[in-house]
Amino acid sequence: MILTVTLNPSVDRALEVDVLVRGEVLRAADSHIDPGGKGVNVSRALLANGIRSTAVVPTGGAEGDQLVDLLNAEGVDMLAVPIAGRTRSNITLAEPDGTVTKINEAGPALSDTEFAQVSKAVLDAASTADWVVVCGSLPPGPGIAAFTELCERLVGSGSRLAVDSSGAALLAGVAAGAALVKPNREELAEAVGREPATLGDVIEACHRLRAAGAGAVLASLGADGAVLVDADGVLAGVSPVSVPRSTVGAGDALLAGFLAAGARGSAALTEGLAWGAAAVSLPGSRMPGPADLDRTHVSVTPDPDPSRPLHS
Ligand SMILES: Nc1ncnc2c1ncn2[C@@H]1O[C@H](COP(=O)(O)OP(=O)(O)OP(=O)(O)O)[C@@H](O)[C@H]1O
Ligand SMILES: O=P(O)(O)OC[C@@]1(O)O[C@H](CO)[C@@H](O)[C@@H]1O
Repeated sequence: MILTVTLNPSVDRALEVDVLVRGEVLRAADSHIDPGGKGVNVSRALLANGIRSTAVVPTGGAEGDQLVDLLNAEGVDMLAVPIAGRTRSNITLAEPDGTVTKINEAGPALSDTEFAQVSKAVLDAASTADWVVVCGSLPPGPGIAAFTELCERLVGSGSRLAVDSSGAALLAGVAAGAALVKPNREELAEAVGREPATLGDVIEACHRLRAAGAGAVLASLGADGAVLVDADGVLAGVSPVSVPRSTVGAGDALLAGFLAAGARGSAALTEGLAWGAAAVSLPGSRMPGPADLDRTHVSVTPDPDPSRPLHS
């Protein structure tokens, strides 16, 4: 069982507009509502492919109830921890050429007591989990020290921890000794203080995160694919998508596919890239199922050319 933890989940509203014009009343051609947040999406992708997971989510207010209803409707197994604040709604404005504009709320503050209750739910369930996957932004309230303590307790009690977050939370996961971290290009740049221009820059940044404590680094690079640096070496891969529809949740699908396939080596990177590419081809934050996956366009290489420039 894979345990996902989304400390700041959301109800995701995607509105399809012909063209985004500031200052105008725009009429949506279509709209979708999905349960959201990065760990929630990892659970949804795993479920769509028949893999068991449990999603831990703090929930509150009418949107919290809606999130629980949406997760129940999809059949996602969850541990919902009640909180006083209102779960956030995040907005996606999607244009026909695949451009997405996202507006994410900060989310409800968690009190110390609420964070302790969420942590207890996570630590209790972690003992039977193959992976504990902590994803997304930190809500206001607990602060980085409390998050660091949760990561340290998970690693200390023998859990295999994966962290997909940004800024101080990503670095806290690295320092705690997470078995896996999944930064995207911007998160990697922020973590090492340098914008990567080539694959070699990405690989060097991944090595730095490993030296700082992470077991493996899966760096997602948008249309440039992904790089895996772990104890076995370096792998890089791409999976071209001819008509991108929505990149929202693509990183979550990549991570889910990588974990589903064993989180190691070329087969796992191939699977992650196939899931990521499939997510990009679907509207909103829809997660791909087996019928959406096409592994034939994925290519993975060991020891890739470090001078390859990044485009996306
Ligand atoms: N334009 C694209 N064309 C092909 N594949 C893409 C494209 N964008 C994303 N992908 C695939 O999805 C994966 C994840 O994308 P990205 O690096 O944008 O993740 P992310 O920023 O974490 O996304 P999110 O936070 O929305 O889940 C990439 O590694 C790649 O496999
Ligand atoms: O604000 P965060 O926590 O960084 O990201 C939240 C979010 O943008 O991530 C998911 C896509 O990866 C969406 O479902 C959700 O709205």
